[in-house]
Amino acid sequence: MVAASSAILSSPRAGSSLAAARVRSAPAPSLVAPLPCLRVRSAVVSSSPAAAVAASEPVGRILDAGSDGVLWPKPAVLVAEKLSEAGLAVLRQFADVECAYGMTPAELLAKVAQFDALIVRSGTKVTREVLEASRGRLRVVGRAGVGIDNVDLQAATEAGCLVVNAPTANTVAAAEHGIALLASMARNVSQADAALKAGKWQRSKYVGVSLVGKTLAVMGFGKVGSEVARRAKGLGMLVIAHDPYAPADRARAIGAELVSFDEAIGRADFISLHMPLTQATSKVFNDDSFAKMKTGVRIINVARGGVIDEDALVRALDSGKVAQAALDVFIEEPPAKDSKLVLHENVTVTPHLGASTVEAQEGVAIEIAEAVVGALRGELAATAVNAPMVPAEVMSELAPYVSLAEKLGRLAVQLVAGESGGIKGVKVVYTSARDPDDLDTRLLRAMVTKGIVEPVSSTFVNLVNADYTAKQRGLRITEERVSHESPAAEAPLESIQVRLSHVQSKFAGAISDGAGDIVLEGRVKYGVPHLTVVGPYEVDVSLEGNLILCRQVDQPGMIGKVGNILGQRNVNVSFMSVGRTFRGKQAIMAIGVDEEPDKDTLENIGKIPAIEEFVFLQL
Ligand SMILES: NC(=O)C1=CN([C@@H]2O[C@H](COP(=O)(O)OP(=O)(O)OC[C@H]3O[C@@H](n4cnc5c(N)ncnc54)[C@H](O)[C@@H]3O)[C@@H](O)[C@H]2O)C=CC1
Ligand SMILES: O=C(O)C(=O)COP(=O)(O)O
Repeated sequence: MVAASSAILSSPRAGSSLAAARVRSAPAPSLVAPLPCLRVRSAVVSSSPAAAVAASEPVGRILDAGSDGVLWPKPAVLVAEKLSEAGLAVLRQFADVECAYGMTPAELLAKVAQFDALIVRSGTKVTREVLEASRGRLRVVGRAGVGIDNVDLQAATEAGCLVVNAPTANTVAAAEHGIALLASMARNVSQADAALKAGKWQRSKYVGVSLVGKTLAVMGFGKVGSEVARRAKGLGMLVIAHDPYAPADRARAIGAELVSFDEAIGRADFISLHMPLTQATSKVFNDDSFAKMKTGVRIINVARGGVIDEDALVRALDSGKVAQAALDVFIEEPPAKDSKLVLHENVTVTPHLGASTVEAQEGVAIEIAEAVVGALRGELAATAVNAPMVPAEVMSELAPYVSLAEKLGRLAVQLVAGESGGIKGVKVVYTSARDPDDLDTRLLRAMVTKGIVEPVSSTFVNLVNADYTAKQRGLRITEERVSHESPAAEAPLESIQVRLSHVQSKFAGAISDGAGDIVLEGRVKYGVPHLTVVGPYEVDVSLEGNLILCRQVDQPGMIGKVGNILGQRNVNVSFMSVGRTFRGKQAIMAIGVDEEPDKDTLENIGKIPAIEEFVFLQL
């Protein structure tokens, strides 16, 4: 990977210069740029409109990828609930791992700021408070399982904290547990077992009901629901299902009929719940829905306690409307010792054991450990819950453009004059030979946002929170794709243009002629981002190090004069490019410099008579 493209993705160590950090190579293109806390506030112009916002100290630890691809210092991972040894082994190869099982919420709050990643199961609530207590250090929450209703996704997104889960490894275990509850409930296994152990031989009391030929309604025809349906078919049951989002052909392939909610609950002898807990499904099984069911219906819940109104279920059990229930999950876990529901004689309970098989726990542990390690490295896990997924091959192709997009944003915001009253509209124009469907610009848009927002605020921006951050700050980002007639072009993009509309610039040369926008455009050349347009001027300067833009009257000797001043002060010029409108009229000089010139040096450049204006910009 080229040095320039790794710049936005690996992070400088504390105290190192940005330029020094830029040449470090990252092991692989990072999708969430960067999960390590990249803070560049110290390197920005102080006269930017919102610079005053950027007052607080950086938070989070600086992590950097060495040439071996291992992050330094090692990230710290807190495992808050029992995770199988196989997953811990994956984590330990990469991170310092602390297992602190059974913490109280207060203990978690006190500890969380020392960790880059937190791994939980269903027993830990990752609230807004937890994310705030991490003070920006927590970059990944890994949920070793499916349900993420215990994680405040909105708060995580706002904090730029990626949430990943392990959605597939416990599917079969949960389905098997559903079937186990179905069969044991129908045959009163747990009640008869308890009675016999208490010395009671009660054969007539525990006569059960048969499954064969009965109708099972599977509510939520996703991974677990469809596996339950498949198994129930094998038991000779008639399976109907309700799921507003499930494809009918998948249901047909298993031999299940997709029907409406009312029809499903109205026709069923057994109802098995497999939908996630969301606002829409919360207490969807309530007095009204129980009233629509057949008298003597039996209910199994291996999904989430919250989809049932538990008080209503007790009433339905007492009245005989619901003959039996088998429950693995509860609104409050563990439920109160005197819970009427748990103690009800027609209810079979297990303590949230759906995913608890040796095999499933090993599977989820490995799945989540790999996702967390990948995310800490800056890759976007395929199981990201609160970020768009960008396939690895797309990312590696876009990597230099990702860098270009951020740098254009970063330069553009530094050109805004203090009295502009804030940036309102940002337009990003992509010129590409690709079909629009083949060009995923979410990452590029996120990086333009990062470039614009980070230099002038204390906000850490990545792919997770870029759109949210833009919205919060009233930044309206629009995108336009311009097709470039070059069918043979292999590059995904020809150029990226960033326009800030209706702002004043501290460098009038950056304002385009027509619309009065600040306009910057760039291209990737040999894998390196270049600035190619400033306002109406064409330039060509590699976007490395810092940049001086000067506008002057086009005349001989200007390059020498500026070069001399910089040379005398030991400031190394890396690139220089001059663009002009017409001979003898105005021109601009774009000068790449490795070091930051001191104030006097810049003032001396400004004193050259033909120079009309100049600006120093940091990348
Ligand atoms: N008890 C346990 O230990 C376990 C519980 N679970 C829970 O089981 C549930 C299902 O998990 P998966 O099948 O892996 O998830 P999934 O995402 O594959 O399936 C959920 C299905 O519910 C459907 N759905 C969403 N809203 C619905 C609604 N209003 N009505 C009907 N269907 C709706 C979705 O379209 C989707 O097809 C989740 O709540 C999960 O947390 C999963 C594993 C273990
Ligand atoms: O994966 C799920 O959604 C589960 O409910 C499993 O929960 P657990 O990891 O066993 O606490």
